[in-house]
Amino acid sequence: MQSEGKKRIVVKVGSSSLASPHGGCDFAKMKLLVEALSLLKNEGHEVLLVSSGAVASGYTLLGYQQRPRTLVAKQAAAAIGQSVLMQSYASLFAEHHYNVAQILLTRSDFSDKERYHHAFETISLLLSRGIVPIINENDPVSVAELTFGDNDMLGALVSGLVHADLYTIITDTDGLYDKDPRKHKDAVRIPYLAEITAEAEAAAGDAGSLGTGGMRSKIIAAKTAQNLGISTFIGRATRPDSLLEIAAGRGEGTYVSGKNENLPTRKQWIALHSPVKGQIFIDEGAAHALTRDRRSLLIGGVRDVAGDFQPGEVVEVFCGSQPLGRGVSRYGAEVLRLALSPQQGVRLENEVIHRDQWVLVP
Ligand SMILES: Nc1ncnc2c1ncn2[C@@H]1O[C@H](COP(=O)(O)OP(=O)(O)O)[C@@H](O)[C@H]1O
Ligand SMILES: N[C@@H](CCC(=O)OP(=O)(O)O)C(=O)O
Repeated sequence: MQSEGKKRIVVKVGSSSLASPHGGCDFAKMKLLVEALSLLKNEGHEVLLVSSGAVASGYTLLGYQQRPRTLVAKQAAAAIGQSVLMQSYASLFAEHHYNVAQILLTRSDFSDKERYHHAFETISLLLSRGIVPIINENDPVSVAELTFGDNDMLGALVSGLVHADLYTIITDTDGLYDKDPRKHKDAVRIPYLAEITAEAEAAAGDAGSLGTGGMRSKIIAAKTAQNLGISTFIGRATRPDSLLEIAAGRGEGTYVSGKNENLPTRKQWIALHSPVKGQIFIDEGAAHALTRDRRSLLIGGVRDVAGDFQPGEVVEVFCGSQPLGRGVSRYGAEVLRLALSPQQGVRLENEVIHRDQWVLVP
C-alpha cells in the first residue's frame, strides 16, 4: 500500500526517446530518463518502466544499416538490443543506488490466468523491495507482438495489472495534436481529454521513423487504461524533473482521465485477457438486469447458447446482435442447452453468470 500522496506510476518510453536515429541506444537520452525516474523514486513514488528500444538498439550490431523489416531480423535485433538496454539501465540506475529487474512478457502471459497471477506477484515483490521492474515484450519469441503489437498497449495492460495511479507514455512529441505535427505546422495540442472521442482517435496518426505504433496506438492504449480506471499522460521528458511535474499533474502534454474506479484484477482478466469460449444470447429483460440493475444472469433470461464451453469458462453475452459484455459461466454449454429444452426439464439451482464475474463492454 502506498502512503499518502505517493503514487504507483508506470512509465512507458518509446524507441524514439531511447535510440539514436541511426541505430544503437542513445546513452545521453537514457541517462536523462534514468535521472528523472530516480527523482520520482527519491520522492517515494513506486516506478515501473516499460521500455521499448530493443530492436532499435540492436539492429546495427546485427549488421543492418536500417531498422530491419523481416520478422526474424527484428527478433534477432531485439535479442541483441534488449541486453544492451538492460546493461545500460543497470549501470545508470546504479549511479542513483537503485537496482533493476528485467521482465519480458507476451500477450499469452496475460491470457493464461496462472501466468498473469505470477507476473503480478513477482512485480509486487520487486516493488516492495524498491527494485525498478523494466518490462518489454518478449520479442524474440512473440509473433504478433512484433508485427502489429506495440508497447503502448503493453504499458496500459501492465498499469491495469499493478493498479497504477498513473500511466505515463513518454515519446518524442509533447502530446496529442489535432493533426500530425510532423506534417502540419498549424497543429494544436490537446492538453486534456475526458473522453476519447472518434475525433481524437482520427487525429492521431502513425509513427515516426523509430517507433512502431505512432500516436494512434498511444490513444488506443490510453482508452484501455481509461476503461481500467487509470489516468494517462502522453508527452516528453526533457528535463530531470519532467516526471515529477507530470506526476504532479503539471506536465506539458496530454492528460487522459481514468473513468470510475480501478477495475478489480479478476474483472480485468475477464474483460481483456480471457479466452472467449462461447456465446450466450439473452432477452431484453435479462439485458436490463445485467446492464442497468447490475444483477446476475439467471437461466430465465437465456434464449440461446453457442459454442462448446465448460463450467468456469468465459463467454460473450449478446442481446440480439448487440454485444453486452463478458462473464464466467457457472455452467457448461451442454447443461445450459438441456436447461433450455422444455422436454428435458433440467432445473438450474444457481445463476448462470454471477454479477461479480461479469463485465460490461466499455
Ligand atoms: N495527432 C498527432 N499528435 C502528435 N503526434 C502525432 C500525431 N499523429 C502522428 N504523430 C506522430 O507520432 C509519433 C510518436 O509515435 P512513435 O514514433 O511510435 O513514438 P514512440 O517510439 O515514442 O512510441 C510522433 O513523432 C508524431 O510525429
Ligand atoms: N518491443 C519493441 C518495441 C515495440 C514498440 O512498441 O516500439 P515503440 O513504438 O517505440 O514503443 C522493442 O523493444 O524494440
